[in-house]
Parts: sequence; C-alpha cells; structure tokens
Amino acid sequence: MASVHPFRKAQRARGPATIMAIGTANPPNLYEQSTFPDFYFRVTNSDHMPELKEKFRRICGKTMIKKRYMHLTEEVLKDKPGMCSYMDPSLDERQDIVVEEVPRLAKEAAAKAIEEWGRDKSDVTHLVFCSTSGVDMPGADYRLVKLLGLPLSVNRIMLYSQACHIGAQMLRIAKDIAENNKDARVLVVACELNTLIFRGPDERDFLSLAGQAAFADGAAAVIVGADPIQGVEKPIFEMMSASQVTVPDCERAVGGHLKEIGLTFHFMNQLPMLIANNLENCLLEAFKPLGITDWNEVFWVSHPGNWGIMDAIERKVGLKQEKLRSSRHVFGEYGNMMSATVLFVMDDVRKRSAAEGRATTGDGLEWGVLFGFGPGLSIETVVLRSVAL
Ligand SMILES: CC(C)(COP(=O)(O)OP(=O)(O)OC[C@H]1O[C@@H](n2cnc3c(N)ncnc32)[C@H](O)[C@@H]1OP(=O)(O)O)[C@@H](O)C(=O)NCCC(=O)NCCSC(=O)/C=C/c1ccc(O)cc1
Repeated sequence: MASVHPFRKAQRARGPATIMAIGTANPPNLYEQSTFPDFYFRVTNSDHMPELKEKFRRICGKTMIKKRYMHLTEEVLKDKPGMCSYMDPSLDERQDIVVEEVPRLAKEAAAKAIEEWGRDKSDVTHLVFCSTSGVDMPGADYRLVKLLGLPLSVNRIMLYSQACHIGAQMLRIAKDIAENNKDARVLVVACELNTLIFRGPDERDFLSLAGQAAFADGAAAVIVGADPIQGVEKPIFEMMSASQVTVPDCERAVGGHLKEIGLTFHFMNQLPMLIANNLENCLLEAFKPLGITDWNEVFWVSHPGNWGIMDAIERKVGLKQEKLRSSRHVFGEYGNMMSATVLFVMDDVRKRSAAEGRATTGDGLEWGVLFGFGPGLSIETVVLRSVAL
C-alpha cells in the first residue's frame, strides 16, 4: 500500500504563515472624549446628577483617550430608552442593532484588506471572524460571506463573546490553518460595537462608568497565507510562533456577563500589575528559540488595554518609551475596540515604519512580539518577523 506520508506532506505549506494585507474601518460618528460626558449624560437623561457627571469627566480624562467612533447616535438612542437606562432589560433592542451592523462594518474592513491583498475575493478559502458584540444563528460570518460575495466554499469559523485577547488568538488560529493547508488564504476579521455595553450611569457602579469611558467601535481584517505568490502578494509580517497562557486564579481580574440588560463589564484595579507580572515569562518562552532576551531589541504590537496597563508593562519589562508608541497612539485615537484594537496597532506599526523611512515593517527591527490580553486572564503571544521596506 502507498505511504500516506507524501500525501499528507503535499497538503501542507512550506513557509510560515504570512500577513499579506490589513484593512480597518470605523463608523462615521466621531466623539471627542472631552465633550463625551455632556453627550452621555444628556442622552441617558442623567443631567440631574451633576456630581456624577463631573466624576465621569475625570474618569474620561484619566483614560487618555482623545476620540472614539460609535455607531450609536442621539437619534438611534432616542428610540431605545432601555439602552439609556442603567438596568432595564434591553437585550432585544441591542441585538436588533448588532445583528445588522456588525457584519456591515466588518465588510468595510474586509473589503479594504482584500483590495490591498491584490487577488480576487474568490481566492479566499477560509474565514475566521470574531465579535464580542452580539450572537446570532447563522452567525455574522455567514452574513459577511453574503455581503462580500465570497464563494460558498469558504470554510467559516465564528468566535463570539471573547473580548480583547481574541484578536491575537485569531492570528494563532489562522497560522495553523495557513501552514496546514497548502494555498489556504484566510480572511481574519474582528468587529466590535459598544452597543451591548452602552448604558446609563449609576453612582454605585464605577466599573460600568469606566467601560462607558473606554469602549468604542471598530473593525479590522487581515489576510493570512503561506508561500506568498511573488509579484502578486506582498508580505507584511511573518508569524513564527503563537501560543496562549491562562494565568491561574485570575478569572475575576477582568470579564463580563451577557444579561437581559446587555453586556456587563468588570475588572480589578490590580489588572495592570497582573498582566505586567506575567508578561516576562511569555517573552522568555516565545523568544527562547531565537536567543533574544532584550525586549527593547524587538518591535512591539501590544493590545493597549488601558493607559495603566501600558505604564505597568513598560516599568516591569524595562521598555523604552517608544516601544508602545503605536499601542498608545491607537488607544488615544480610537479607544478600546476590544478584539480589533491589536490589529489596528499592527497596521499602525507597519505604516509608521514606512512613513519614518525604517528599513523594515517592524520599526527597522527583524523580530517583534504581538500581545493580546483578555478575560481568563488569557495572554496571547505571537512572534512576528518583519520584512524589508
Ligand atoms: C481611567 C480608569 C477608569 C481609572 O484609572 P486610574 O488610574 O485607576 O485612575 P484613578 O485611580 O485616579 O481613579 C479615577 C477615579 O475613579 C475612582 N476609582 C478608581 N478605581 C475605583 C474603584 N475600583 N471603585 C470606585 N472608584 C474607583 C477613583 O476614586 C477616582 O475618582 P475621583 O477621585 O472621584 O476622581 C482606568 O481604569 C481605565 O482606563 N479603565 C478603562 C477600562 C479598563 O480598564 N479596561 C480593562 C482592560 S480592557 C479589557 O480587558 C476588556 C475586557 C472586556 C470584558 C468584558 C466585556 O464585556 C468587554 C470587555
């Protein structure tokens, strides 16, 4: 009988999974963080609580976010009183919006990625899609295939309700698909709307207020495949390894619950320290095969989380200030778009590298690290290799 080894080998790619295109999109409605408290207290009929509004203004200032984009507007919210209250059952109202709008915004980002990729959309073989913003059957992945006009032969994976680290986790999944399926071209899409989280203020709920001050809408898409076709597909980053660590006894550090009132959000004040304390082990493990132990020698593509998390990472790992420049820039310009944020940071690193005349897509360096953090506490680590510019 013929050996199965050559048969199995022929199914696999030769080279590493490679990111070949990145597209991003936001809704058109822009909110300046400095005036957001006025908007927020007005639309939620909360102007009778001036002290709480001032506290919220201080919290908004502390986030260091400058602006955010949101699908929700005063007009949309006028017809959704349940969403403007603090605790009224309102999941139906929220679901009505996200079931339509998540695939729509995702399509914008995906279309941009496909355009940069330069090949026909019919060459997409796999779709990996994540959203923390709603659930549906068939899912947002099915709707996206229809909206984009992708072939119905596309192999779909839909990942709902996972929050921030899933952006990096999707890259881990896409890497396995691309390297184990010759000629696979994986469209990876993250799309988040804060529609499930938006709610009116309550003076006893600081955590909800902190969420109102930070979360925002955004979608990002990348194309992943191995063995790029020379002259057609242009590599941006190669993925050399990808892994997840679950930090023990930390399930209360950050998380949320989907309820009749929408999606809740909680975190512990120790979150920055918990993340920072566990990062060095991830770095040591990830870079052991390359013999790298100086974390300023690699470029950084980190989910920002919040300003305090970035400060804690810099301190603990001994990073030079410029290392998290793209993370801080994206957080400041867009807020926390959960899973999509880290892909925005990756886009910013390669665009900034080109604009500053660096030698590679990774700040002029060869090796880089991409980090995702989220409920669990889950830490995703991806080792990236840049390409020459
Ligand atoms: C700007 C914040 C809100 C506070 O920063 P800070 O450095 O702690 O600032 P302060 O210590 O000066 O506190 C500011 C105010 O908040 C008050 N405060 C300070 N912690 C407290 C306290 N635990 N109690 C109650 N008052 C307090 C504090 O007393 C002070 O009030 P006041 O003196 O009246 O101005 C900061 O935490 C922040 O940017 N938070 C954004 C949200 C956030 O951190 N997210 C975590 C990472 S994102 C993530 O992983 C998402 C996952 C997710 C999971 C589930 C989902 O559904 C969706 C997503």
